[in-house]
Amino acid sequence: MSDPFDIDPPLQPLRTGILLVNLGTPDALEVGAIRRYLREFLSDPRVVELPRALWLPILYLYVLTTRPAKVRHAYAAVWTEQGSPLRAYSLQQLAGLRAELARRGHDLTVELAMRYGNPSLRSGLDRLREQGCERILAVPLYPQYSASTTATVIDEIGRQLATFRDQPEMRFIKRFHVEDGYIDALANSVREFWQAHGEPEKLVMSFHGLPRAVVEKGDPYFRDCMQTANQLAARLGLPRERWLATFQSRFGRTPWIEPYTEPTLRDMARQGVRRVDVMCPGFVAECIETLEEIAMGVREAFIEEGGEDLRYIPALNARPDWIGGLADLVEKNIRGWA
Ligand SMILES: C=CC1=C(C)c2cc3[nH]c(cc4nc(cc5[nH]c(cc1n2)c(C)c5CCC(=O)O)C(CCC(=O)O)=C4C)c(C)c3C=C
Ligand SMILES: [Fe+2]
Ligand SMILES: [Fe+2]
Repeated sequence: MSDPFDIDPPLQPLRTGILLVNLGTPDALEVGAIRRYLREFLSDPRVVELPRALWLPILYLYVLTTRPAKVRHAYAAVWTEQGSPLRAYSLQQLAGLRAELARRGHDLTVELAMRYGNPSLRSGLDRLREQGCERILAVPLYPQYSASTTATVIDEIGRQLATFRDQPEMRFIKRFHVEDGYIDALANSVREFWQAHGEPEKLVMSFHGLPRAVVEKGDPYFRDCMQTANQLAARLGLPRERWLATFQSRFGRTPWIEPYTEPTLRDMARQGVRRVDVMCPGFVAECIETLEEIAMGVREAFIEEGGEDLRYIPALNARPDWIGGLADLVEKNIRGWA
């Protein structure tokens, strides 16, 4: 700490830090680590909006005693040498963004944090503070806004800052669901895939689901997803009958937003569709929801119903055009700062 009573304090340019934030994922491929992760994630009232007195007994007595062992198999199917895919790809994005911003001549500090698990939001804010950042742009890596993802990142940053005496200035990116850098990178990824492997009959854009009741109460997530889907289809020049948007990863028994991904693909196969491609534009980094649920599970379901092939188009991960799009987004949002 500099001398708080210095009577001739030096004027220094204020340093800007960028905090990339994703959901988080278990630290290890072990039931205990998966349980710790699910406990933190599913205890968040922004994620499960049921009254605590009702939800916590279900969470502790049922979900946390049965689900960790079940999803361990899903994680085992996609685990990498760098750990969980979500962490591995997020670290690649961090390295890519640092390099790209430096290449563009910016002197910025870039760190990665996870809303649940590690590296924690607290550790990310501490690392930025230790490096002298007086200004922080938080970039939740969710293209579409939802209270269950984006808002809870902002909430938690606020709770952490409540313990800082000398707080940094903060800016937050709310969404980037129709930003050119994002839509263009998605469109390029599809075009490249089709150039290499040929075009399917239909393209399915599968987004993470959300309880229907949450959208009815005003969460703009469904609308954001549809805007992304429409923009991407337009950018690809796809006629309306060649694409559809669906929702995956339903959790629990209440109705979620529809159409559901797996039942829709089963229906399509039964109705005679032979070749479909599925992409997950809402996930900028590969994770169990894309690699295990879609590329493995939903693919098997489609083939079981008579489909010939379901190909999964990879997430943006560390594609150079996407890292460029992310750098554009950062530049746009630090204007006036650095
Ligand atoms: C229980 C309610 C859940 C809501 C609401 C929800 C919203 C939501 N989630 C994502 C992104 C991801 N979710 C991931 C995994 C995951 N999601 C839930 C539950 C809800 N998600 C659970 C219980 C899990 C863990 C796996 C499982 O037990 O099935 C992941 C991947 C994490 C990983 O480690 O790979 C992502 C990413 C969004 C975008 C979203 C709302 C729009
Ligand atoms: Fe989720
Ligand atoms: Fe899932």
